[in-house]
Amino acid sequence: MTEPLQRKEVVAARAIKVTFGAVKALDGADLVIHSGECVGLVGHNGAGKSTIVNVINGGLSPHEGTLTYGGSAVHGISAARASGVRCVFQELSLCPNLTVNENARIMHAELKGWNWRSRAGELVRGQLQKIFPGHAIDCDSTVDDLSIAERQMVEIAISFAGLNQRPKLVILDEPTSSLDAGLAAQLMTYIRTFIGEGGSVLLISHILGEILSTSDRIVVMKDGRVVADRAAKAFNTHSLVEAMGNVVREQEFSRKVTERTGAPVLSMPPHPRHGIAFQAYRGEMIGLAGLGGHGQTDALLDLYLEHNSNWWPSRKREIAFVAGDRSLNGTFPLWSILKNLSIASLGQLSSRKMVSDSREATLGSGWKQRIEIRTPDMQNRILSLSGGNQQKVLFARALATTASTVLMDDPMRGVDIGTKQEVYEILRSEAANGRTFIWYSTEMDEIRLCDRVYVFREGAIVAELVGDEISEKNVLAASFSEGEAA
Ligand SMILES: Nc1ncnc2c1ncn2[C@@H]1O[C@H](COP(=O)(O)OP(=O)(O)OP(=O)(O)O)[C@@H](O)[C@H]1O
Repeated sequence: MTEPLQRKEVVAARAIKVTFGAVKALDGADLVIHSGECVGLVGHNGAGKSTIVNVINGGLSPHEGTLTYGGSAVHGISAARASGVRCVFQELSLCPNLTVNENARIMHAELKGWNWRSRAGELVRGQLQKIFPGHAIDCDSTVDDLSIAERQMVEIAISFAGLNQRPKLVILDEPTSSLDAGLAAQLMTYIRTFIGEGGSVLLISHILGEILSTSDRIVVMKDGRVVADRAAKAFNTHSLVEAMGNVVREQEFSRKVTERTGAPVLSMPPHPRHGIAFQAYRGEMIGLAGLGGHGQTDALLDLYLEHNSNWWPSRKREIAFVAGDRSLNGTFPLWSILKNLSIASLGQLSSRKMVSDSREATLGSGWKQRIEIRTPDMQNRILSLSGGNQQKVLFARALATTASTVLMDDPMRGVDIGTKQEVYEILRSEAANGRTFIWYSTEMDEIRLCDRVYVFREGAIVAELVGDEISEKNVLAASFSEGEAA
């Protein structure tokens, strides 16, 4: 890894304070990034990572502190961009009704004049190919028609692309949250190439493995402050988790092989052309694995619709769903945190057709405490929460229901390591009490927690792994056809 000491300062944020009402999002945070280094930024949900990104990106003026780019104090998004700063936001910011090329035009004002569309196409295609070789994204497609992973890939490519000026610093706020392991590895490799060419990257992630393997230096934030700033090689997973203020817990789940008695609670026939059928029994935790976009989300939606197609709402909910695309299918942006949480449980919270405010408040405060939703008031709007805390609310919404089956579409994206550990324990104990979980995850560590795993390829289930057969090697082997793997 490169040694950052004698390199030039690209951006320096010092003693930054930002408050939102009573919340001190940044409370005197310092962050300096040099040329030719990848800085990993970690911290619990709500620690202030996205807020400091917004400050560096010029989108948010700090209430106190100084900010310089290459040693000069300038202000605002245009000035930050002119200084070579680019940002890939956690909540992706492409315009959904425009094509990939048109989005590139918005981000790269230089793409003007005759024939700009084909030049935009060349720029994005070329950059996508550099970062994600072998990708199959059509740059003439409307963004709305792309999967969440493809949108994330496009936004990353547009940010790294340089027409007249190469970016100096690219900020990646949870860039792999929707990418499968293969795409995430391609991105990490490209980051090291970009750093080798003198560029800088600020990498924010809750996946500590990629922070440790890709960063030169790691900065840890806690409650709006920087609490550690050291060379990456000075950390390991254990010390990083501790620096974030979490207790390191060993995951010692004894995976169980559930006796399949009685009828399955959910089932799905095999794909018409190939593959095997899906079945889930009471109390099982079933993982859906394979490369992203190979039919896992569609399978979850089919299962959900099949068991929830009655237009007449019933008091007793049998199946709950944690959406993967939070902003598209998960949150009600104009509603409070509490309403977002309680919406799936109104039947159990009401009597005589009226929702009881006190029962709703009790439900909210219970879950706020149980998975640490960081807010001063559950009546605040959901968008006042950090991304990871919004995700926790969606999780709580499903778990708070009486549904006997919970379908989860990669639900832990953006959730910090401490909360993940809590949630894994909740899932385990709920499964032991008879709840069934069907869990699509892009993280192998989560797939390993399941009792049984179905591997998807090209829309079909191509393998079933049980107990000790659940390993990265077996999942990867099943994810590629024999021809591809050769
Ligand atoms: N627009 C806003 N209005 C009110 N509070 C906000 C707003 N934006 C952020 N906050 C609060 O500021 C704090 C820091 O949020 P921030 O998004 O920076 O956290 P984060 O470290 O990026 O978290 P995550 O890992 O969940 O993305 C949180 O308590 C959040 O609720």
